[in-house]
Amino acid sequence: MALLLSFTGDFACQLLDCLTIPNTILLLILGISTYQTLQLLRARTRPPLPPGPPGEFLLGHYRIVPEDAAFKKYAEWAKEYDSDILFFETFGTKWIVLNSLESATELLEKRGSNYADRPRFVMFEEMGWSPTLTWLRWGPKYHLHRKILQPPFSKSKVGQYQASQLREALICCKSMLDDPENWVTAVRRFAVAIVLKISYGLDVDSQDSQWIKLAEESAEAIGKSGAPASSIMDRFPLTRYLPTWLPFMERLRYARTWRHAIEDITRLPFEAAMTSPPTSSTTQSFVHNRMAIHNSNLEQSLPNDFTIEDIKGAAATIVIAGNDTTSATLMLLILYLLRNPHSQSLAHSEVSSLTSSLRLPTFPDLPSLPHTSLLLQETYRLNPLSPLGIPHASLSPDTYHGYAIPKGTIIYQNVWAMNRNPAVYSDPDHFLPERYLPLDQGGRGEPLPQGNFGFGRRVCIGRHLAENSLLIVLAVMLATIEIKEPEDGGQVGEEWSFRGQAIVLPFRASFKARSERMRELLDEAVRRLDEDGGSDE
Ligand code: HEM
Repeated sequence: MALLLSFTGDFACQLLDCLTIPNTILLLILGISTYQTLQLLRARTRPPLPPGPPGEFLLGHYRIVPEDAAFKKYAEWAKEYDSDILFFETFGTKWIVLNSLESATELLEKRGSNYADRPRFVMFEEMGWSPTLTWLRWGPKYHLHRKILQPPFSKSKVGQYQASQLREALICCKSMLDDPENWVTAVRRFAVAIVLKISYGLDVDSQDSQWIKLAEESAEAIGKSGAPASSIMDRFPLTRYLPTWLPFMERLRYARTWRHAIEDITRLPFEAAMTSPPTSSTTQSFVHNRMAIHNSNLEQSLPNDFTIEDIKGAAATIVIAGNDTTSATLMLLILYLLRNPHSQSLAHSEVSSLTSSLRLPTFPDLPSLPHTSLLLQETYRLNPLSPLGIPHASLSPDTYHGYAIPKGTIIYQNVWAMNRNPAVYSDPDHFLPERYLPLDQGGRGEPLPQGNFGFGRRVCIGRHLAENSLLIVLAVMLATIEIKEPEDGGQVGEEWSFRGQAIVLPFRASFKARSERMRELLDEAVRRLDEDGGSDE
């Protein structure tokens, strides 16, 4: 055995010695061209693939699809090829892009069981993720994570987090008025505090909290890592072993540079939760709950399918998937309020007439605030945070409108194009929250946007939680703060990032209390929170 091992070891070493860069490239070219010839032969016997721009020899579409704002290019191609489904291929990895709500609904919802898989996210593996529902392939592990993570965030259960959401909304608005220069930190704190409490029972006690910094770093790591599953490593996994200094390995360099951010947010809050003294709210947190089950199984010598690594990964998922998405949407909302004073004043009148400007809005008020809710819907429509969704993958071959969709094809959903379809939305590039109102109420009767939270079996588990967080903070903000262009007459200076997520970068704005009375109400409400000692009960 030892002899055999040493022989195979020697052989492997000799093989590696032969793998100089020119030899490796030659081998790669040979492999790819053999693969392409086989594909051509097979293509003759099956329905045609969906249309799309021609690929390049060997590289396929690798250099054809832009890394920045690919969703815009895909929308252009959909028009050019007159098809709502487009096909691409690079190094044997196939992907289609669905550019219409009809195709996404048909494939991902109606035939959802065939499209519930995810591709392998090789770049994210390089970033050091623990088992994470968002990236898990279809299979027993996925089912276990979804079964454990979905119920606490169902529509009927998210009410349990309202006290914490209202509390953070009040703190956020007060911080924006106290320290308008640092309004972005107030927004980040709001989003982080909610999910950190749910996941680990931990509090964010100040704007300088280490948890905000940690969340910012992980958001930075993910937000600019490019569309998921689109790097050269995802298309051609062997390239992850190439040296990082090669010019085209920029995404591998990025993954390694940011690995610490993903590892830290998975490890540090977990350790803090395990070492901090238990209180009524920590014992109800996700990790405390799961650890209690885990330890009780251990004591009774029962098996633990959900390992500690799984608990860490799932807890980090709640924080990572739930904080940046919420804060990025809130930043967008603020930008649109600032740019659309008419919509802001309409929604403000609605809130202040409901509360008679005598109190601050609370959760039971939300159903009576249609304009507030439409502001959020219009923000979703104009800027889906994941313009191409998080890709699904097909489990078996399928056909759609006569086109073949091979097994294992990666499916992107161009939600950006769906939400700006001029056949559905008039003036699709304009912010018009009233467009959704019925005609007899002065609206245009247009449908609410769909797809911002994904489709089918993989739809976002946190959508109800996110919606509640955003609506309550928006209602309190409308009641207490007037958002305007910077007072010094300078530019808002808004910049966007379309690398992966579509997000607006921090911009300048002025935040002024609506009135002395509203300011007092807000200060008083936050003071009472402090007196109650942060209890959620
Ligand atoms: C405005 C806020 C949010 C947006 C826009 C958003 C968007 C999305 C999208 C587009 C997906 C992919 C769905 C698919 O593949 O079809 C997703 C998945 C997911 N989201 Fe969210 N999300 C938000 C908030 C949250 C929150 C607050 C949580 C945490 C509780 C969360 C947890 C997840 C998880 C765990 C998945 C993976 C589901 C799976 O793969 O089965 N999200 N989200």
